[in-house]
Formats: sequence, C-alpha cells, structure tokens
Amino acid sequence: MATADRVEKPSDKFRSPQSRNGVVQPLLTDMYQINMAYAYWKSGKMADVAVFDLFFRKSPFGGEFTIFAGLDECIAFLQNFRYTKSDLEYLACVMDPGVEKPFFEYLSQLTTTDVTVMAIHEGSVVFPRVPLITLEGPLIVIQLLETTLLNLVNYASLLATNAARYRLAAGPHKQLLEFGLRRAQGPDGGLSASKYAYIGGFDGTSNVLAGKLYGIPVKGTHAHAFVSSYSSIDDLHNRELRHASTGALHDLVSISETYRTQVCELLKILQSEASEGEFAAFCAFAIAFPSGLVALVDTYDVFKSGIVNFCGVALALHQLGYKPIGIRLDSGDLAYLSNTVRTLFGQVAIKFDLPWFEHLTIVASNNINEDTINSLNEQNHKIDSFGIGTHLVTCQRQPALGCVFKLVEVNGQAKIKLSQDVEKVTCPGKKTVYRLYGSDGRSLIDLLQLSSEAPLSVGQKVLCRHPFQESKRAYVTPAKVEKLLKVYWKDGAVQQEMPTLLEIRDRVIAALASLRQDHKRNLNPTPYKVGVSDCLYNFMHELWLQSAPIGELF
Ligand SMILES: Nc1ncnc2c1ncn2[C@@H]1O[C@H](COP(=O)(O)OP(=O)(O)OP(=O)(O)O)[C@@H](O)[C@H]1O
Ligand SMILES: O=P(O)(O)OC[C@H]1O[C@H](OP(=O)(O)OP(=O)(O)O)[C@H](O)[C@@H]1O
Ligand SMILES: O=C(O)c1cccnc1
Ligand SMILES: [Mg+2]
Repeated sequence: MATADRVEKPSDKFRSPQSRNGVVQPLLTDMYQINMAYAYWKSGKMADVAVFDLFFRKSPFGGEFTIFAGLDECIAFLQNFRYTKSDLEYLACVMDPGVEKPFFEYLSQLTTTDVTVMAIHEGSVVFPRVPLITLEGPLIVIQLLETTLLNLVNYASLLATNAARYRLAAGPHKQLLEFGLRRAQGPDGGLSASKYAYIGGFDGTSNVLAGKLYGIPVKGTHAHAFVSSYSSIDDLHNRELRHASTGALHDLVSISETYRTQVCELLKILQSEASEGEFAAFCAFAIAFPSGLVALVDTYDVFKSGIVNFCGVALALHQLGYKPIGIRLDSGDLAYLSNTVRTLFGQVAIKFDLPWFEHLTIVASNNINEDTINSLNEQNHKIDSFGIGTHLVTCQRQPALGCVFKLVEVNGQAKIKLSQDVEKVTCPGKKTVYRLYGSDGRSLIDLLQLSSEAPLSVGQKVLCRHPFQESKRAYVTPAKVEKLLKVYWKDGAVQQEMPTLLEIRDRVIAALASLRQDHKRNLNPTPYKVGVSDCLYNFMHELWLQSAPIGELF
C-alpha cells in the first residue's frame, strides 16, 4: 500500500510562528515591487530562480553588536502569503490600465511554497554584512517579499538591540519596565516596541494589549493625576481594609495616621507639611491593592510629603499582614533622591525592627536613556527598577537600522551590486556563514564562504580575509565551528521549532553573556571581525572587475 498520504509534513511537527499582527499582509509593500513583478512576468521570468540576502551594514547606536529580531513574524508572513480577491481588485485599480488581466490571475496563484528560507536564530548577536536571512526561489515571489521582510526585521532588531543596551547598562539584576506606549510611533510601533523590548531583556511592559497578545508580564503603578485627584481624607469613602490572615476589618487610615506621626518624629519632619491629598491617595491605592503598593512620591515634596505619607501607609499595611512594594520617583536628581530615600528607609527599618523596609523597591522614571543609566551607575544610585518609555521606543540615538535586501544570484549566476562607496558593494553568490570560536569558547570571527566550497571543520586552519582590504587577513584554527544559517522554511512548511518570546529572550541574554566585553563596551567598542574566505574574496573581486568597465580619460 502506498504510504505517501502518511508522510508527516514538517508543519505538523513544529509549533507555528506567532504573528498577531493583522497589518502584515502582501499589500504591506512598496508599489515598485508589484510593478517589477509585472515587468518580470511580461518578460517571461516566471521560472527564474534567485537568491537574496537580507543584512545590515553597521550596528546601531555607535555599538558593535546587533540583536537579530523579527524572524518569527517573517516566517508567519511567508506562511500566510496569499493575495486576496480584494487585494487583486485594488491592484487592478491602481496599476497602469495597460497591465494585462492574466497577471492578476498569476498573482492570485502565488504562494511561497517554492521559496527556501535560511536564517540565523532570532535573538542571536549578529554583525554587519552577515546575511541574517537568505531566500532562494522564484525571483518574482522573493522580490514581492522584500519590503515586508525588511519592515519586519529593521525596527524589531533596532528595538531589541536598544533594549539589550539598556539591559547591559542597568546590569542583570535591575528590573526594567517598558513604559513607552504613549510616546511610540503609532499603535503598531507601540505593540512592536513592547514585544521587542521584552526580547531584548526588559522584564515587563505597561502595555496591556502587548501583555494579552504576547504573554509579556504587565506592570503598572499610578500617575500624578491619581495623587492630585484627592484633596483630603474626606475624599475616601472607604477607609477599611481586611487583615490579610484574620479577615477582620480595620481602619487603614487611622492606623496609617498613627504611623505617619511616628515617622515624622523619627525623620524630624513637620507633619503639617505633608500633603493630606497625597496621603488619601496612597490610602486609596493601598485599600485597592494592599499587596501591590508602589507609591508615586514626587507629586509634592519627596521628603516632606511623599516619603512620610508612604511610610505611614506602608507600616499600616504591614500591621494588617501585607507587604508594600515601594515607591516611584519621576523627577529630580534620581541618584540623590534614591540614595536619600534608601537611607530614610533604613532608619524606619531600624526604628520599627523591620529589616525588609530598608530594601523596599525604588522605581525611577522620567526621560531615562542609556546614558542616564550609565551616569546614575557612576553616582552609585539606589534604584531597583527603571521605567523607560520615550527614548527606548523611539530609539532616540538612531531611529532606523539599515537592513537591506540584495540580489546575489539568478539562475546560478552570481550578481554583484557596485557602489562608489566600497562598503556598499554587495557580496555575490549563495553563501554559507560560519561563526568560528577560539579555545576559550569565545567567538573570534564570522566567516562567509561560497556554498560551493567544502564545509569547514574544527581544527582546520582557514584563511579569513577582510572583504575589501587586501592586507587585512588572518589564519584561524577554530576550536568550534557553528553554521549560523538554518533552514526555517522549505516546501511550504516551517522547518524548525519556533521559539517562544521567553526562549528568544533567554537566547539574547546567553548570547550577550558570551560576547567579549570589548565588543559590548559603551565607548569606542572593538569591532567584531566579519571576514570572507579566500575563495569568496577572489570571486568577489574578479566579478567586481568584470562588472566595472574600464573608463577612458579624454
Ligand atoms: N542623577 C542624575 N544623573 C543624570 N541624569 C539624571 C539624574 N537624575 C535625573 N536625570 C535625568 O535628567 C533629566 C531631568 O529632566 P528634567 O529637568 O526635565 O526633570 P525634572 O525637572 O526633574 O522633572 P519634571 O520636569 O518632570 O518635574 C531626566 O532625563 C532624568 O532622567
Ligand atoms: O519619561 P519616559 O521615559 O517617556 O517614561 C514614561 C513617562 O510617562 C509618564 O509620565 P508623562 O511623561 O506622560 O508625564 P510627566 O512627564 O508629566 O510625568 C511617566 O511618569 C514617565 O515620566
Ligand atoms: O505604570 C507606570 O508607572 C507608568 C506607565 C506608563 C507610563 N508611565 C508610568
Ligand atoms: Mg515625562
């Protein structure tokens, strides 16, 4: 009996990619891709087979590393790639009236079944000129994918890299919260920012929809409006809270007032200077969230009001069997304020014999960027958690990553794109990418070679050359050889287990931990080496000469 119908399809074996973005569809592209598709079709190039590389030329933010992100969405896009009837009707309206009807018939049949995608794992540390994704298959189809794939990778990788830099600056133990939705580039920018900030090493987001769609931990404190909306304790229509274990009702406000008086005496602060409205607001929040109090203490005066009000309510919560979380600072000198607050918490801890009080969480926000964190580190701040919005999601220091999508081969014939700018000359042909490791386990260099070359192996000495500078070359005898490009999509099916966001996030953490410190440092980091094999070097330069006509001087 024939067994063909029992052959297990790869798509049955692996978890599907997790696109949740309805905007990602075949028409999310540049018009010129469709125009080119028509011209290819008119000239009979339907059977042409091409290879394209997607790569960037320079790491962002003045750094020497990039986190590759967005692959999951790319694979989901390929999986769902199909023009709908209404897409084709729309194209027929906007394209030149001379475009022949059978072209739209042809488009209606297009899928990515014949496209093979090789890619580096999402969450890897990657470097300039290395293909992150290579696509092989029908020229027309791959051309039609260009813009969408670039859109899916560029911001994702930029944001994940930005987030990873904030993580490196803050250190592994600080909590990093993404607060950027209100400042993000539109709704979709906001969602993507939350997703890729998490991948890059943030712990949570304030963005509720991102939490729902992607399973990212959602966190939130309260705003100045909440604090200033209360004028006095009379605004509280409920003053009671049940004891966490006995369930008995207690007047939280009175207990908090008693403690606040003691705290004022201890810290030598006039109780009359503390805001009654702020006190009422903290009581209200504590009654609503007795185990989740993070009080925003800078609406009035941090020390004369915010801290004493918070300490009063926090001690009352403790008496009723709960543990407050801490405070948030959103203005002023965050190093000075966090240090002073920590000292005051220490005094309260001693006075009330509650050692944990000294270690309550101090959250800081307010226009924080990577430089601010580095500067705060130098000032020995006492912040436990950073809430970061604007500069993270808008990628203040560099608003775009320049990933490009270049044709490197058609029908087995290598293609090169020349440029006056040597760095922009493309690396022709279908290639294999290796990461070569030294005996200390650290990666030494990424090496591109032609796919037709013999595979590299451990212990085999290999000449690695700079792609453009003839004199720059080195022999490497790798202790470990890693092939970076894996088959992700082939024969219309996903070929790898697609990782969860958490797994991608773990990959980023591990990849950065193993990257040499000098490549990661903030000021003048050492460039990571990306080389080409001797064979690829010679091939590329011969093709370059063949493609560049010799000029004549008159
Ligand atoms: N100790 C510090 N070292 C370096 N930068 C800091 C320090 N403390 C705060 N910052 C940063 O300095 C900037 C202060 O900005 P700004 O002057 O607008 O704040 P502010 O006046 O304190 O707050 P607001 O205007 O919201 O009341 C912020 O970007 C903040 O992150
Ligand atoms: O500063 P970011 O990194 O963007 O972080 C998010 C900011 O958003 C909130 O207030 P908002 O800025 O809306 O008002 P405020 O500056 O008046 O507090 C919050 O208090 C932070 O300051
Ligand atoms: O939860 C917060 O404190 C928060 C959320 C978004 C923006 N700013 C602050
Ligand atoms: Mg602000």
